[in-house]
Amino acid sequence: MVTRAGAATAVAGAVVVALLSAALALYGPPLDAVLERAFSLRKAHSIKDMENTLQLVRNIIPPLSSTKHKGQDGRIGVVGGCQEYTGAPYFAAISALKVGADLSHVFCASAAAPVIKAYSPELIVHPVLDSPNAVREVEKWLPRLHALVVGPGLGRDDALLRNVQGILEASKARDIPVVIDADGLWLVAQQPALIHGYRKAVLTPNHMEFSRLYDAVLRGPMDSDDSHGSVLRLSQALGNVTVVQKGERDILSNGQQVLVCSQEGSSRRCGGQGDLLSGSLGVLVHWALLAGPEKTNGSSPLLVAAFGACSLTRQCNHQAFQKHGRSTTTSDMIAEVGAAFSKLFET
Ligand SMILES: NC(=O)C1=CN([C@@H]2O[C@H](COP(=O)(O)OP(=O)(O)OC[C@H]3O[C@@H](n4cnc5c(N)ncnc54)[C@H](OP(=O)(O)O)[C@@H]3O)[C@@H](O)[C@H]2O)[C@@H](O)CC1
Ligand SMILES: Nc1ncnc2c1ncn2[C@@H]1O[C@H](COP(=O)(O)OP(=O)(O)OP(=O)(O)O)[C@@H](O)[C@H]1O
Ligand SMILES: [Mg+2]
Repeated sequence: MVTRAGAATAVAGAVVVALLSAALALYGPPLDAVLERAFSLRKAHSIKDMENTLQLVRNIIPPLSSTKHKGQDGRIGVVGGCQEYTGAPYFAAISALKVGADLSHVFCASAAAPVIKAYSPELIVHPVLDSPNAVREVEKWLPRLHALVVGPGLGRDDALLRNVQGILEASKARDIPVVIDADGLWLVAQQPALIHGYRKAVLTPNHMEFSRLYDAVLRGPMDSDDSHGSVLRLSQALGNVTVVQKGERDILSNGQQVLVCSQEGSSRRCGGQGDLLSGSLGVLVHWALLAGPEKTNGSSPLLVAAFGACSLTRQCNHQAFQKHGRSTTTSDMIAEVGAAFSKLFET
């Protein structure tokens, strides 16, 4: 029951609130401005974090030098490419070269090889992935490769996936860094033990691939309101492999630290952008591990590499979109790799 004294207190309270609001409206900053300021402070903070991490990426980039020989700045292998998908392994492998690797190999199914070769004379293409000796054929090259990118355009044929499983095991045995993307993530979702605890693995799932992996590894749907926590938990559950969840903002974690990349891109979402990211990341992972934790100020070299690849992909998208608008395709983005790299990392 409301007493007379209680009602009087409530009225007095309402009057005070109304007077304060009126005073604030007359003499104080409007609410919009307060919110806007809070938002811009948060934004400025995250821009500062991004700038600090970009500086770490700059630290791992090897200097161009006339004393180096061909191959020293990176020999990267892409495992993928089947009858249906020839663009994805091409995008990944050419991006590795454009970022600065010296040699880029593609290990693909035999039907894809002539097509990929015809896209570019710059790639070394091995039609081995559907051969009964696939693992041995790729193993021959492993001692000469600095990093593997597994999955772009691989498809989901069981025989191919079995061969890729063998290639992953052989790469782990040699301590070769692996970036796992696209259908490589499909394989990992079937057999998480394949990469569990492998500290030189980076997974680059898109929205769909992330929820598939999360479901398989954590045996339950992810909390879509807590993307930081979901990426952190997935990385931890996989034994601290580095996970890059691509999206409107890219969220990266090694199970200990979480980074966010919100470099401005564009609203154009043509297929193949993820392939550009995974190919670039192959090179950056090699450079980061070569540079070591002194150059990354104690941060995980793989996280720094992943942040670099995300920023670069988004910057390529931004630049290509400024020129081509809605007609932007991944080939337009690849044409921007050199300028985007200079803008972000050679300032
Ligand atoms: N030119 C080429 O050769 C290229 C070949 N590629 C190769 O294709 C193969 C399959 O790769 P993938 O990414 O299409 O596979 P998968 O996980 O089945 O996802 C498919 C479905 O997921 C959904 N979806 C996606 N994002 C979402 C989001 N943000 N939010 C919500 N939903 C989202 C969406 O579903 P939909 O909207 O159609 O219902 C989408 O259709 C792989 O080998 C890859 O490398 C590509 O690299 C491109 C260039
Ligand atoms: N909504 C978005 N806004 C801005 N950038 C985005 C958005 N979604 C994805 N990206 C960027 O696009 C790039 C590729 O991410 P995407 O999720 O398209 O990968 P993908 O589906 O694997 O691509 P692909 O077609 O190559 O398989 C990443 O750099 C990511 O940051
Ligand atoms: Mg993809």
